[in-house]
This record gives sequence, structure tokens and C-alpha cells, in this order.
Amino acid sequence: MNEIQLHLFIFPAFLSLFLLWSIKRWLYKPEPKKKSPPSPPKLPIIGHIHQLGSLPHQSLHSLAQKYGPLMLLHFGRVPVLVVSSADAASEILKTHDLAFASRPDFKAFKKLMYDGKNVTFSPYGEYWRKVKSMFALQLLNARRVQSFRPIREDETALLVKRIGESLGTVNLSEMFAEVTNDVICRSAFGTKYRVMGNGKQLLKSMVELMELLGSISIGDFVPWLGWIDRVSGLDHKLKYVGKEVDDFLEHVIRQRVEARKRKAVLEKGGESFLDVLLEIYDENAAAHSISIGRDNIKALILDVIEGGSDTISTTLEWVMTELLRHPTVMKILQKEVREIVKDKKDISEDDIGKMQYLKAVIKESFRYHPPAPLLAHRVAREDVKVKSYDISKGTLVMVNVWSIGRDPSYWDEPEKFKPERFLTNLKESSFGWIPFGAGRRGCPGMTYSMAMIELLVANIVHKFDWKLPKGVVLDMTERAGITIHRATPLLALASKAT
Ligand code: HEM
Repeated sequence: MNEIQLHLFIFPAFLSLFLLWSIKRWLYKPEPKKKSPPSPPKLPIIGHIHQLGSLPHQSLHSLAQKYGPLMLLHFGRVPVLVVSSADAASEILKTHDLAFASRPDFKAFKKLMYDGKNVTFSPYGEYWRKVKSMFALQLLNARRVQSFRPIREDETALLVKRIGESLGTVNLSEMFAEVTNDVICRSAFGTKYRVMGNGKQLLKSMVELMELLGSISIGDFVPWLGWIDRVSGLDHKLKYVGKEVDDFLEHVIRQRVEARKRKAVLEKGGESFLDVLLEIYDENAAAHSISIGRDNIKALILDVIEGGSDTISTTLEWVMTELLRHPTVMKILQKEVREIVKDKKDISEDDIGKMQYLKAVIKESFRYHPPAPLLAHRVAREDVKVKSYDISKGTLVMVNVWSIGRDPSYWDEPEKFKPERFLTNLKESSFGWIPFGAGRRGCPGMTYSMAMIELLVANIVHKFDWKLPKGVVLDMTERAGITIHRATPLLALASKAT
């Protein structure tokens, strides 16, 4: 081939290649690079799981100081978005609420909550919408919360009597756990249950259940390491505790069904949650446009017990801890309560309505010690842009309420316990104060909880004076779990009010 022939061949070949390349570029535009939130260095296989520590909300708070309020971690193969400011929380819980309205399907949730049939761990969808609206409209509406008033009053009176009989050092943690359990059981089942069928303490089983719900199963994040859950005993514990709680619920439901057949009257305090559910179950399914079976009832009852007991008792513990740490705040509160109640024997809910400082103390305690410091995890249902970041479908979202309550750009002197901040501005209406979460998946139990916490705190500061036992230094260490309790029981010295 001479030189001219060669040129004649090469030129069209180049031209065709160039045309092919241009067409390909035009047809298949390369995906724009995704922008992820800042992320700390990670380990192979497990990613950032090792950085959670025993108190994840605190470890994540420290990491967020360095990587910012929207931070991306990886737990095994699962991307995890950690949210640590009011502004970022508003993006998740308000702007993109629907996109983040689902929950993860962790093994513990499925095994202990009847395959996710409860409200809290149910994925977003038709079933969740129905049971959530049933919770909000029928189980926890204002009228029903009001109907439980005699239960709250009875149990508060019993607590006051118990403290009065054992003036001196009292174990407030234990007392709060018991009174909360009694109120919740009476609201849920119409009667108190401390002991289960086999003589085991219900409270102890509930503590085990909560611990398991808060535990990490490695198989959820690195499926091929799932065998570790077997070897570590987690799988066995899930089965054992699940069975124990199921036996108890079965026993209670059978008793209640029998009592309903005999038309036995409830203890005072209106229709229980279980009665409402049984009504829907056996009589009225069509009218409620929802079909629920035995497992659904058990799962929904567990929502009430695990949603209510631990969260309320831990709130009471922290409120009293802060009052004991701040005697001046205690004095101001006692003055308010005593001036409003005067020499009446009982505190009415009308009286409570006037106690603005009491409400401020409780709100401040929620800010500083949110009982569920990481809310309940959310999951992204679709790809979504948050601020300028691309968050992919399936990302697990942790909203660090503990961190948000300590954000100095939002709260003035966040490390100080200052109830006054809630008297002067309504901070709790925005996303800096979200101990009950917000948006579609927000907690439906806030009114119920507040009614109980306010009545209990008002009564015990009204009837008694409190201080720390001699030589006791308040230990502020937290105990790990899905709700955060004190690591050591709260002991306090009670004397008759002066
Ligand atoms: C001090 C008391 C309580 C606190 C601090 C609390 C806190 C929370 C939090 C943080 C969430 C997750 C919200 C979110 O993802 O945005 C939640 C959900 C929930 N809570 Fe509560 N809660 C309390 C009491 C109660 C009570 C008394 C009940 C029932 C009687 C209850 C039932 C529920 C249910 C059913 C959900 C799931 C809502 C959903 O996923 O749609 N909670 N709670």
C-alpha cells in the first residue's frame, strides 16, 4: 500500500471512531458523581460499627463535633446518616418526612415484635398507616387519656403513701419503675401485673426486652457474619425472651377474653387498651377497616408497654436527679406547687395546668436527658437530596436528640440546667426539642406521658422535702440501652414537707 492509499484509509477510520465515541457520549451521559456527607475513616468489613461504643449517642456526638451535623457512616454494608443539629433534623423530620418515614427490619424487631406488627417498628405502608391512626385516634386520644385519670391519681397516692411510710433514704429509681409499670399495666390490661404466670417479674422481662431491642446484631449489617449472633447467644436470647413475653401476653389476653364473656367490670379507670383492641378483633373489624389477629394485638400492646414504661420511669429519674443537683430549682418548684395547691389534700389536673415552672422543669429535663436519645431509627425509602448531599435509598438514619439538646448554636449555655429558658420562649415548638420525635413517625404517647409525669412530680415535691443522703455524691453516668437510664439507682432522703 503506497502512502496516499494509507492516508485514504486512516482518515475515514479515525473519523468513524470519533463519530462513534461522540454518539456514545451523547447517548450514555456518565452519572454525575454523588455528593456524600463527610465521613470518618472506616475499617474494612465492619465500617464504623466499632466507633459506636457502649453509649452510641455520646460517641456519635463526639464524631459529629468533627464531621458536622450531617455525617455519613457505614455499619457493614449499610450506609448510616447521623443527624446532629436542629436544622438538619428539620430536613429529615419535616422537609423530607415522607422519604424517611420507614423503619429498619432488624432481626430483634422481627423476632420480638411479631414480625414488625407493632406501630413502632413497622415499615411505612398501609398497615402502619392504619395502626398508627388507630393509636392516635382511639387508644391515645385526649378523651381516653382523661379517662385514665383515676388510675394516675390512685397510683400517685399509693406512691406518696409508700414514701411517707418509709421516710428516710428511698430508692426512687425502683419506685418510679414500679409505679410506671402499674399505671401502664392498668391502662393496657385493666389490672396490675407485677408477676407473670411463672412467677417471674414482669419488670425484669421488660428490661431484657428493651435491652435486646437496643442491641446490635452483626448479621443485620454484615449478613455473612450472621453466625456470630448464634455463637454469642443473641439468637437464643431473642427466642427465650420472645417466648417469655408471648406466654405472658397470651395469659393476659385469655384472662381478659374470659372476663369479657362474664361481662366482668374493670377496675376503675375506663376501658383498657386491650379492651379496645379486642373489640376491633372480635366484633368490629370491618368498621375499623383493619383486620387484626392475636399477634397484632400482642404487638400493639407491646407498643404501649415498651413505649410507655421505660421512657416515663427514666424521665422521672432524671427530673428528680436534676432537682437534687439544683436545690434552688427545687425550692422555686416547691414554692410554685405549694402556693397553687395551698392546703388542699389532693392536686387536681386544673392545678397542674397552672404550674408553669413545673412544666419548664420537665421540658428542661427532656432537653438534657432525652429518654430515647437516638429517636427510633428511620430508613430512606428513596434516593433523596438533603441539603446539598445525596442520600441513597436504604440509608439508616439516626437523629441524635441528645446532641441536638446540647447544640450551643441553638441553646444558650446548653450544659446548664435552666428551666427558665422554657418560660421565656417556646423553643420546644421547633426541631431543637424533639424528645418525642416529630412528623409522621412522631410519638403518639406524649399527652399520656406528660399527664402522668406532671402529676407524679408535683405530688412528690409538694408532700416531701428532698435532699441527697449524707456522703452520697450524685453519679451522673448513663446506662446503655434503647432508653437511657441512670447507671446507678437514684437514692434520696425524703422528709415531711416543712
Ligand atoms: C416519656 C415518654 C415517651 C417518650 C420520651 C417517647 C419517645 C418516643 C420517640 C422518640 C419515638 C420515635 C419518634 C420518631 O421516630 O420520630 C416514639 C415513638 C412511639 N411511641 Fe413514644 N415515647 C414516650 C411514651 C410513649 C407512650 C406512653 C406510648 C404509648 C402508650 C408511646 C407509643 C409510641 C409509639 C406507638 C411510637 C411509634 C410511632 C411510629 O412509629 O409511628 N410512647 N416515642
